[in-house]
Amino acid sequence: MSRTVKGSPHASAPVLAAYRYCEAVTGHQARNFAYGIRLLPTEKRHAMSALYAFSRRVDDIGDGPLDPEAKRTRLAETRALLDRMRGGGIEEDDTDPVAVALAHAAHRFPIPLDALDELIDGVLMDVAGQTYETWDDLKVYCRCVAGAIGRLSLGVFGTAPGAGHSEDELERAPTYADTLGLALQLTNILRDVREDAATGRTYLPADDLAKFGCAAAFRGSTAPPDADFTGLVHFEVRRARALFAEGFRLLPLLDRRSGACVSAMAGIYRRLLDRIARDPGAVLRGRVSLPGHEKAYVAVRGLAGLDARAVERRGAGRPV
Ligand SMILES: CC(C)=CCC/C(C)=C/CC/C(C)=C/COP(=O)(O)OP(=O)(O)O
Repeated sequence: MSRTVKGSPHASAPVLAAYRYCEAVTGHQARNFAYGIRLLPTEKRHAMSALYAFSRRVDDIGDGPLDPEAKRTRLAETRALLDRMRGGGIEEDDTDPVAVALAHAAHRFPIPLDALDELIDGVLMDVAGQTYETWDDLKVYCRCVAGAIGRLSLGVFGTAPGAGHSEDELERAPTYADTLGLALQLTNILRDVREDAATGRTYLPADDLAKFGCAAAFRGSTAPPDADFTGLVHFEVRRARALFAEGFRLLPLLDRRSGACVSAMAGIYRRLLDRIARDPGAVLRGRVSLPGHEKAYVAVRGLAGLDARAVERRGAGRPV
């Protein structure tokens, strides 16, 4: 007889198998975020892997080969799955391991599942081919596809009261998590400007593009001839650095292992941003990435408590 997924602290064999599936997805696909997720204790690592696998699925629908109508249908099905999850209707022997794992994780941790609807809303903006006039417009999209992930992750991490933080500061934790998501997404947009242009997508705000003479669409690896592409990138880098600085205020509010996870996830992206700032043209030549040993180094520093705020302090006063 099949049983609905409940929040038993001793996960049953089917639930454990579902988590193993999500961990395999995370290990194979999360080229940057896996470094942080691995630093968590088992239960939180399982829950973050379930969140990653679900979010990956939503993202892959948006980026995949289906036509827009078929994408909308798949996204509506995914939303219906979330509704079923909220209603406690996922069975342990469901054929979808991601649903089983996430349903269990949502019983174990106060994960705000509604934020996954925001993620779907954001991917629907992509499917509609939306472009953004201003940073305020782009922020709405970034909140959906990345801020939401920050707030969902915080549900798993929890805050660590009792370390001298005021109630007010603890209440700001979801806002900091959201802001860190924006920092990561803006960095991701800068890194992927070439790939996105090749598929006809422009995320950077139209008024910023105009300000730096980049309003004509990028074509694959070229910016318009008289564009100040370097100026544009430096402008966005400054914006992203300010978001990182604000978002890193989350770190002292977390327990040590959760802080290490966030330090690694965000620290890797923060270094990616520094690379882009040093050589803006690199994003037009290919995908900027950190070597594996550097990602591992950032993760180890996070675990040692030498968190990403140190990068922030070193960065203060740096040009750009
Ligand atoms: C508090 C907290 C944890 C905040 C951070 C929230 C977070 C992880 C947002 C994700 C945003 C982002 C850039 C996703 C890209 O994923 P991808 O799989 O496409 O990335 P990749 O291309 O770099 O592998």
